[in-house]
Amino acid sequence: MPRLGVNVDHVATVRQARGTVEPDPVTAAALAELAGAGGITVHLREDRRHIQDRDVDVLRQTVRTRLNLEMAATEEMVAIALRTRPDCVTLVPERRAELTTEGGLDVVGQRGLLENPVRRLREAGIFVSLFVDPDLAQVETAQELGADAIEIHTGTYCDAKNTQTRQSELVKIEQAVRLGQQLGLIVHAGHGLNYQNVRPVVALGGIEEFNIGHSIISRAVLVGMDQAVREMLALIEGR
Ligand SMILES: CC(=O)[C@@H](O)[C@H](O)COP(=O)(O)O
Ligand SMILES: NCC(=O)COP(=O)(O)O
Repeated sequence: MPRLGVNVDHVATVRQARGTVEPDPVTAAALAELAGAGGITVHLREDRRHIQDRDVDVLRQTVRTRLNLEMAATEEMVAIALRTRPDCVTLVPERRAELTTEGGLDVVGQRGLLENPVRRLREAGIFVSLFVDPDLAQVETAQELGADAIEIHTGTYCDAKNTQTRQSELVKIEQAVRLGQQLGLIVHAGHGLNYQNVRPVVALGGIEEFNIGHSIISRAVLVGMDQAVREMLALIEGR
């Protein structure tokens, strides 16, 4: 059975919009675990737009399943990972101007830059995953770099505007999953997955972890609205 890693970045996005203490991604993570999540994912961005360093520290102490820290392969982030020791580090590309991650890491082109961070994290006993596009050369190079796992970027599949493109992206994902398995890599997948598009990817088999954030947090806001309004009304109406 694949594991669901719930990404709680966007709980922090709402908190940072007001610069206050709520909603708390740590509380959201605990609730996700109680609901059956097999892991918690956070992306500590260099610009700290949502998740903060303290969130990672507290999550390290409170997460009971697996803490997956997504980060750029920079010296600053490697130092944070070596100090906080998440169960898994997923190295991802990062551009300051992007709204969200726009594609996989170019592990072929950036091999020289990635060797050192991957080696140091693994030597510290941290499981290392590389977030890559469903591209066979990227998968092969991830294995050559010594990564434990790959996370296949599903964003292009999720953004496909028509059935034909979606189907051809799904084929690419399947080929990347199969190659990853043949090379002995653990295979994760994520980005852009939602309640409408996840099942065909699950049906491919072989993916051990799905990391899903934006769609789960978006749905949680709506399915929790009824109770939140009723509780405030009860206070206003003196009940
Ligand atoms: C790497 C990835 O696919 C996502 O986790 C993404 O990095 C999330 O970052 P944002 O939450 O900032 O969109
Ligand atoms: N690595 C993908 C992730 O953590 C969540 O991505 P999204 O579901 O927020 O697009």
